[in-house]
Amino acid sequence: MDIHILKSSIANRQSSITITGSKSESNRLLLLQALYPQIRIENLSNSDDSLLMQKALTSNAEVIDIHHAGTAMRFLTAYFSIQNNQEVVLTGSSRMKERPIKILVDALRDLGADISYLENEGFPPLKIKGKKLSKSKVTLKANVSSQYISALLLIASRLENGIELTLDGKITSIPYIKMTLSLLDELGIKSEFKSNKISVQAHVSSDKSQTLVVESDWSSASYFYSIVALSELNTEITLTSYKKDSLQGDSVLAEIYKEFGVATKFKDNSIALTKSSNIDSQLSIDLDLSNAPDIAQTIAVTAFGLGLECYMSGLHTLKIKETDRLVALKIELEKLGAEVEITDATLHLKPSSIINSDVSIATYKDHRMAMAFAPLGLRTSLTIKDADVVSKSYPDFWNHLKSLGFNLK
Ligand SMILES: O=C(O)C1=C[C@@H](OP(=O)(O)O)[C@@H](O)[C@H](O)C1
Ligand SMILES: C=C(OP(=O)(O)O)C(=O)O
Repeated sequence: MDIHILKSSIANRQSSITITGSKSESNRLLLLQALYPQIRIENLSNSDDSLLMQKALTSNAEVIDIHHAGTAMRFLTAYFSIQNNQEVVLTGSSRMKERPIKILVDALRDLGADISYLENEGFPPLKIKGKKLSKSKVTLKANVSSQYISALLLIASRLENGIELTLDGKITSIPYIKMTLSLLDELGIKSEFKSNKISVQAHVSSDKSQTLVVESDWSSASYFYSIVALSELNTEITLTSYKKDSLQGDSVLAEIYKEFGVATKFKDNSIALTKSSNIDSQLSIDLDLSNAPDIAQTIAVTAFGLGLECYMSGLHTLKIKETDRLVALKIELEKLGAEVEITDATLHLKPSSIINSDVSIATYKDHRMAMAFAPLGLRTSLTIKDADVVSKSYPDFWNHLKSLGFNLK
């Protein structure tokens, strides 16, 4: 399904949108609930990835296909490694079979796990024979994906002696590791994170039921930051349910989008985003996004829509996500008239005042390509190819855009 966006404007200058729970928090809590069944979860994400995670954790199937869900692939690899007497094949989409998992598999094998590769060494699909893991100390590379580290931390409290990780290299996507440890803490599972060492203690659960409420998804909120940034002065969109002390690193959006003239007000359980000032076209944005890689596409497109120069670093993880996001951004932004230079970890968008119209944006099976480019519909008419990809993280996306007044065909 392609969606044509006719040049639109926000119909109501004061709109409200409810976004469901964070995909990252939901996928962690679902795994923890499988280990500690007394946990109750509220405001779960309705994303495909979280539904797949939920299904996989309750499945008796011999082959589990998690499609494009990277966190699910990594977290479930750790989970099934400790499911005594259960044997599963964990597989995914063709892209999933290109997303590396060796660092995690090696770490689990060092702890005693029985995992083998069914196709290419270092990549899914995996055959996992669950067993009791007796070791607790392991060293792994930390500069490729934090998901490997979170996967180990999530099962750690169910190992006999907990876990002691030594992290090698510059740690990437740190807020996601801290999110994992914070959720463990909410369940009473003790951990320590000091320089390049993380330890988690073994934990015996009580039977007392405990309810955890997932904060709504900040990565999904990024598209509304972009929409407000590209809107007329005083446009306001309220998003529910968010809080100031977020576990999600992408909440840095509130700071970053000040540069694009967007003010964030926290009130009760929501945030009001307001276009509070116009931007000087000479402005140049310079950001290190190693702590918030998922909002890089949104920011690049906002900067382009406003004609600004934008330099982003810390993007090394983008190459192994749903697609090579650096290459995809360069190709699609250049179709619209941008000039973009990329390296393996940076993107430089030159300032430009033209936006080509009626361009067809390819999405590369990447939800964030579709959602990042959609706000440009406030500046020009464009087509988003295969627009249903958004369901990976945000199935309500297009309906929410319609409710704002976007003219979608
Ligand atoms: O742990 C998580 O929930 C995630 C960690 C990040 O991955 P990397 O650590 O691979 O950057 C992020 O990009 C992904 O969308 C979700
Ligand atoms: C990278 C992402 O997800 P995952 O790695 O879980 O597929 C994402 O949602 O942008």
